[in-house]
Amino acid sequence: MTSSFIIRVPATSANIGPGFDVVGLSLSLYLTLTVTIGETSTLPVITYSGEGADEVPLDPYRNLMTRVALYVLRCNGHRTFPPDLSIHCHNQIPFGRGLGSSGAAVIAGVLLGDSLGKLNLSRERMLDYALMVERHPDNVTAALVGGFVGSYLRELDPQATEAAQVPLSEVLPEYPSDAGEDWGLSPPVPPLGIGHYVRFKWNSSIKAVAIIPRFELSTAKARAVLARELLEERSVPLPSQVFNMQRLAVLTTALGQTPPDPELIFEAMKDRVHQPYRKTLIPGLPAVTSLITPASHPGLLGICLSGAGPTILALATHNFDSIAGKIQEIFQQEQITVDWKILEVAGGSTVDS
Ligand SMILES: Nc1ncnc2c1ncn2[C@@H]1O[C@H](COP(=O)(O)OP(=O)(O)OP(=O)(O)O)[C@@H](O)[C@H]1O
Ligand SMILES: N[C@@H](CCO)C(=O)O
Repeated sequence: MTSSFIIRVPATSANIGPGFDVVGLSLSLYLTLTVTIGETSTLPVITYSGEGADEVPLDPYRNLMTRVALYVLRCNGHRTFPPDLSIHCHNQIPFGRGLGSSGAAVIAGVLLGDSLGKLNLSRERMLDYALMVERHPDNVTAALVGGFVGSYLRELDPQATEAAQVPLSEVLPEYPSDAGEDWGLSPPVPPLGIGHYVRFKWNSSIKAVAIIPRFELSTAKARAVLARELLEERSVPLPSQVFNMQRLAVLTTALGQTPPDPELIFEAMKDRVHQPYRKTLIPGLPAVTSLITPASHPGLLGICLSGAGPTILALATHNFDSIAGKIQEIFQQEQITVDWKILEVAGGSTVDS
């Protein structure tokens, strides 16, 4: 007899301007997994359709989502996947564009491990597992709980800090495909309560226009620019930090107010901590964030880089076509082709039978 269930995880946009590694917004593009148990095969069979189908590994020991599921299972006393498992993924979230595709895959993996192992993990515990893999909380938290979310990584005691910082290669090892079920060492179990979050109000008249360039930019590469410039030297100038904190404090309330105030939000979505350093990777970014304003395009509330880019996120209440058209025109001048979509703020991840 076969049984099946469906996991659905939304896309996310992190940062929203000044909230680097702090805020995330879930958006109405989805990674959907249809999981069936009872179709005879020894290894899980994975199939994909939609975004990334031509590049994603289908080997369950190489695929990010199933590797995360295996990590969760192994931390909870299950040596491997249950037999006779097949997973079909339909993916609407483009890879490496700043719309949280890896965060969605990580959350899908945690939910898959939880369901297959009948673990009944709480949302907080699920977040711990996700944070052992993707170590900035903004995308994974918004993908799990949905909405406009702020999060931080808790200060843990020294032992827990060490446990939460084990190399990623120990959390998600390269499983030798011929090693059967004997993979040696137990995986590092996450300490309790790595991250905390809160959901902010969101005015439902605000939509997110995602303008998506047709090139990929890996988060690792977009963070490496920052690492060189800032993170390793810990040299974010204090005035830039204050600039961002002032704006973030206002933004988290301003996006929930009725009616939304374009002047307040446009200024509150500016950033001096990450976007200036990423402009070398995204031609057109400075022009997009400076030439289009609520005065030139009524309905526009604010513009920022989505996550690590290259997608641009414009928040607006109306006039979506003309805002997207102008951003498309700026990218065209840089010989970059874009696609664009009007997205709603989504609910959190779901598992349904
Ligand atoms: N559904 C998926 N299944 C398996 N692997 C995935 C899936 N989605 C994304 N990935 C992996 O994650 C990589 C993209 O992650 P990356 O962090 O670079 O970008 P992103 O998450 O799309 O953008 P951002 O973090 O800026 O929002 C893909 O190249 C792929 O290896
Ligand atoms: N806060 C992260 C999000 C990546 O999706 C960054 O900007 O690098």
